[in-house]
Amino acid sequence: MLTTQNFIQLTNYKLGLDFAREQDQNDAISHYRNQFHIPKDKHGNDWLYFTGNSLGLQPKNTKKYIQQELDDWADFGVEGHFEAKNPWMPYHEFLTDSMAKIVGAKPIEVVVMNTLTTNLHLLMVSFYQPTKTKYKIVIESDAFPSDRYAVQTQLEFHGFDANEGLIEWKPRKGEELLNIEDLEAILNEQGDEIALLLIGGVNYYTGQYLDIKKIAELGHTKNCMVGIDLAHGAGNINPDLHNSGVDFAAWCTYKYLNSGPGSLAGLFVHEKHAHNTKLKRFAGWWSHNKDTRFNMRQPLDVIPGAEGWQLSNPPILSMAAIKASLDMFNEVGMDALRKKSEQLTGYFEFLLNELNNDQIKIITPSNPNERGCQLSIQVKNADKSLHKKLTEAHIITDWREPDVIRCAPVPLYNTFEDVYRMVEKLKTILNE
Ligand SMILES: Cc1ncc(COP(=O)(O)O)c(C=O)c1O
Ligand SMILES: Nc1ccccc1C(=O)C[C@H](N)C(=O)O
Repeated sequence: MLTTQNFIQLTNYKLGLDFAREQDQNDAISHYRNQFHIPKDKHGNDWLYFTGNSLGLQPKNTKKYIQQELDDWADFGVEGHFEAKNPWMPYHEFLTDSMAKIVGAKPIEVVVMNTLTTNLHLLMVSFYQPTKTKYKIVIESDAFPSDRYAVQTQLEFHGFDANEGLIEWKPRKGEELLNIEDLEAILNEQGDEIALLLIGGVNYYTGQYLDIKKIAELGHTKNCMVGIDLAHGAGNINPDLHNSGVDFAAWCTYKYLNSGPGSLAGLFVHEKHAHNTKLKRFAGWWSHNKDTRFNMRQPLDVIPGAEGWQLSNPPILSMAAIKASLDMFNEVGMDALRKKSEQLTGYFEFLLNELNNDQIKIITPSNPNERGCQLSIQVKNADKSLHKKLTEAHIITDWREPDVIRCAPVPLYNTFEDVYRMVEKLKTILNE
């Protein structure tokens, strides 16, 4: 396998454009790129799109999947709930097996519903049950703002001070990455006061993929609940959620899962909680037993497992886009994606290191087991113009304050040539 170390050993090998093209030719899953709409410049050249970590590209099939539901709505009206080619009543069930496979869960543990931050709140209704003495929440110091606001408002909702109740797991002084021993130290010191850990499995800013199994073990040792935000993990890494033992997780589908802007999110509740009907929750009619849902006037009879966290009948058009994407993931499989991803990002890392330019520094871990496809490139003196120049050249990356360009070569549609061209352009800009 082509890891960074192997690249370095291949000193006699020309690692330029010819090499990149050869890698693309030998890439067993290269044909998937043709199944996506790649944005183009006015000369018809493909953009170099590296922001699948923000909004994944559109599969060409998505339109067909959505059109099917529009046609069935036109043809059947309300009867589409039963008569549509993919009946709407159980539509979410068509997504469950594929989604469960992507995150390494059992089908009873997964459902697609709502949006990410909404799901985090609903999960905290159940899994953040503070007492007067055990109420604090641990997040990463550089958690995505939405997660921070979610836990702060949960604390306040339960009558606690949001600052006092929030514990930040921080990188050590002068470092960017998190160290699991520091989480252990927090738990050793304050574990008796901590009710919940809510951690980004892959950090949005640094791209660091944390050991979520270890986080679950540490949290559970102190009787804390453990939840994971997998926004940057789902479809990117293999989180093996069931075996990790975390209590719950949530993720969006518009990044690596290519399901369209603002599309519905995933939710995971570990099997160990599947039949605990005593868990507090906010319910709606979609939480209720499917066999008696339409009998109306029934007391709530919650569906076991993740489906019991649903509230509403879901938006089918959004689910159709998710189905289009998951059918592709099901076909290609996460193992093939990860294999290419490690090679692609390894090549990217190698080329960036070759630039030997002290204005830039990769802050993402070098170990492929501690990252997904994204590399976060810190730019000295926070010069945003570098990012602007890349964008003007149709090299789409994103800038995250204060000084990082995030760049995610996505194995489903990015090529080794994309990566080569990106680094060549970066070199030119840095030398200007
Ligand atoms: C880690 C993380 N959490 C939360 C969000 C917010 O998600 P949403 O707007 O779908 O609730 C995002 C991305 O937007 C994210 O990357
Ligand atoms: N949904 C969006 C809508 C508009 C702009 C950005 C987003 C993102 O998803 C940002 C992403 N979560 C991030 O990691 O920065």
